Amino acid sequence: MSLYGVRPSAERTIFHLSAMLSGNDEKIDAFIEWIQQQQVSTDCVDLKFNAEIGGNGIYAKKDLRSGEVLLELPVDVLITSSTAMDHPECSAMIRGANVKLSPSEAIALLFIVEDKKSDSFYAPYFAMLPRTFNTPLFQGIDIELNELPRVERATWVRQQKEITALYDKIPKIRPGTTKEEMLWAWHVVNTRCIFVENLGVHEELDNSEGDKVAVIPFVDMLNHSPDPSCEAKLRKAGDIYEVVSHKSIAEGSEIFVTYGYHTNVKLWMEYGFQLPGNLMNKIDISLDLFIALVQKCSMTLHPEIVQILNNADLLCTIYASDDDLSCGFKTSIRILFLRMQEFHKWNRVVYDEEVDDDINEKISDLCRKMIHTLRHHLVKRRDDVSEAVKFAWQDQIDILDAILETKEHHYLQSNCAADK
Ligand SMILES: C[S@@+](CC[C@H](N)C(=O)[O-])C[C@H]1O[C@@H](n2cnc3c(N)ncnc32)[C@H](O)[C@@H]1O
Repeated sequence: MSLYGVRPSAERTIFHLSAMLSGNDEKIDAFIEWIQQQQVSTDCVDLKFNAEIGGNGIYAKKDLRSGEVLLELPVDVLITSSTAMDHPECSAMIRGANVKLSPSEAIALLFIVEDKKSDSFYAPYFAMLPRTFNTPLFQGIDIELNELPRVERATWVRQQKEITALYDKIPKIRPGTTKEEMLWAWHVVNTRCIFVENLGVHEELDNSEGDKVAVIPFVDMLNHSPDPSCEAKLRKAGDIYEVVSHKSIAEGSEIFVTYGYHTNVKLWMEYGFQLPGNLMNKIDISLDLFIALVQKCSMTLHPEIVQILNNADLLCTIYASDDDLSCGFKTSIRILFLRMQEFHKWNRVVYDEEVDDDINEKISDLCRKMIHTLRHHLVKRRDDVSEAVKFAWQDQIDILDAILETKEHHYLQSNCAADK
């Protein structure tokens, strides 16, 4: 695990776990009874506390085969914007207001309104929902945008935009709603929603970004793995939402779904956790960064080479799952060694022609120099940013170290000792 992970302290973890565990079994029993009343069979699955994750998860009740239907939920169990529009109180607020909510804001409003009622139809489900989240937004961590890797910034910008809009709109619709209630509801929707196609459209809502968000009780208790064992989807006829295994699952083991192929920074911002050794971590190398690295390695670039790099538009992203630089990265480096007479037929030279030994040697030499230059740059970024986001840069350094370790263990030892 990275030295720079944002793990909670031992005391906080124990406090958090005991708070989570108090009455958890009774809450699970009440929830299972409630979900069964909604015509959902629990023959294949159990709901249990996962101490490692610090929350609940879904487990196999028996050995399950690949392709088996684990859960079937009638569509009216889904909490969507239609649920909010069919809810007399929410619907009256939404229709009577002069601001338009987005579908996910309407769902958040429903959670705020129903959470207050002890006799809510949803009470057994709401009792299962977390009250706190480990996301930077919930924890009030003030992230400077330029301290995040470039590709991760959009998530933070989107979240700021969404929460600001919610803080602005909800009190106009439901005066007296506190920021804490809105922050909680936004997190419930954001950490638990699933994208479902073809949900109904409501004129009273702002559908400019579509309406595809649903919170699905029970399905939303599946934890994330990049190597999931099931898939959740709406059945073709549109009447049933189902969870189907796509590998065999042994009795007693946890069933995982994937929330997407996310880096740790994205998982942290969206869901409040990170995966040790996450193979989805990546270093995104834009053309500007690629060129800056080449120049730092004392190579002058002919303007036409820059143009060719632009035209080739190759993806130079390096993933934690790679044990070498990507094909796009290596091809971009090959372009740097084109001779002037080859410029007009660069495509053929780069993709079809054999590379002679001399150029091959130059390419690997430059690759090695660029990795080390990039590593120095990432170490500097890591050391310059605030504590909360250091892990983002360390994750990237770890990717390069893994490549260097497989490729040239000795070179790494002599050159990188100073950065440790
Ligand atoms: C959709 S809910 C899953 C059910 C949740 N564990 C619960 O108790 O309700 C998503 C939340 O579960 C937790 N979670 C999911 N997968 C995780 C994982 N692999 N490691 C740690 N926490 C995870 C995170 O807190 C996340 O925000």
